[in-house]
Amino acid sequence: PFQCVLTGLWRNDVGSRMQIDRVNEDGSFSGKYHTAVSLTENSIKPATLIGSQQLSEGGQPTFGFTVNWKSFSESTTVFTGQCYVGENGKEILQTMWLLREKVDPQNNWGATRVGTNIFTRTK
Ligand SMILES: O=C(CCCC[C@@H]1SC[C@@H]2NC(=O)N[C@@H]21)Nc1ccc([N+](=O)[O-])cc1
Repeated sequence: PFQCVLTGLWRNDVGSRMQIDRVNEDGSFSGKYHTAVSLTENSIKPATLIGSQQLSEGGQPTFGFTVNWKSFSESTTVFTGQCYVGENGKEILQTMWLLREKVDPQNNWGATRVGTNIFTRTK
């Protein structure tokens, strides 16, 4: 059905906002990610996201997307997760992410953080 097509505006549990422009026939999409939090003092700027979602019949699709942060210490986040439709008919995105910062080889061991985020649609 039309639910869990990711086009639209989303907000997560740390207050970040994500705008997904359009989901193409092959499930690919792009948009903008406005993070509410960062690990650097640099001013936060919106970043481009690109990803793809399953469009199979069964609904409640899995998806993934990548955000390359600009103007932060050079870093990249990859999100992966699934869209669920609750009893109240509301969609939520359960996601986990890996945040990789650019480091010298000797610091490679500690350069990747992991976490979770839940997204809901904003009006
Ligand atoms: O700060 C950054 C870039 C912004 C990351 C925001 C993350 S993405 C996963 C989580 N969900 C969100 O909505 N927002 C957070 N990069 C950065 C800066 C400095 C360092 N550092 O270690 O100095 C590492 C990464």
